[in-house]
Amino acid sequence: MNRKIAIGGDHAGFEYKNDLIQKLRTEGYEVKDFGPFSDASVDYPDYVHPLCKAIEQGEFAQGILICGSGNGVAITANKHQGIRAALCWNEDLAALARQHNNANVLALPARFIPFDLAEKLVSIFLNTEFEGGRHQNRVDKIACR
Ligand SMILES: O=C(CO)[C@H](O)[C@H](O)[C@H](O)COP(=O)(O)O
Repeated sequence: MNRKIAIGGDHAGFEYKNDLIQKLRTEGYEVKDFGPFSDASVDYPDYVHPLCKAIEQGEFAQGILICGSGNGVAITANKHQGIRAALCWNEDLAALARQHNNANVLALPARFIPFDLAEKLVSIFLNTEFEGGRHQNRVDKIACR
C-alpha cells in the first residue's frame, strides 16, 4: 500500500494540517506538506491545484485537504479529472467515500469538526478499501470529457 500522502489547504486548516502531518509521520506515512506554511490568510486554490496535479501524476496515492468548511478545497480539487474529492464530516461519510466512490482526496471542514474527529476521519479514509463491483461502473462514468 502506497503510504505517500499529500496534504494541504488554507489558513483555516493550517493548525489541523500541521497536527495531522505530525500524527501521520509518527504512523510511518511519508507526507508532503503543500502548504500554506503560516496561518496568514491565503487563497486555497493556490495550494489545492499543485497538490491535485501531483496526485494525478502518480506521486501520491491519496490527499488530504483542509479549509474552514471543506467546500472550497473540495470544489477546487474536483476540477481535476483525476481527482475524486469527498467532503466528510462524520465517520460513515469517510468510509463511504472510499467504499463507494474510490475517493482519492479527503476534504475536511476544520471550522466545523473537532480535531480528534478529523484524526479519526483521516484514519478511516486511509484504511478503507474501494469495494469495486457496481461502484466501479459508476466511478468510470464520473469523468466527463
Ligand atoms: O472556501 C471556504 C468556504 O467554503 C473555506 O472554508 C475557506 O477556508 C474560508 O472561505 C476562509 O474564510 P476567511 O473568512 O477568509 O478565513
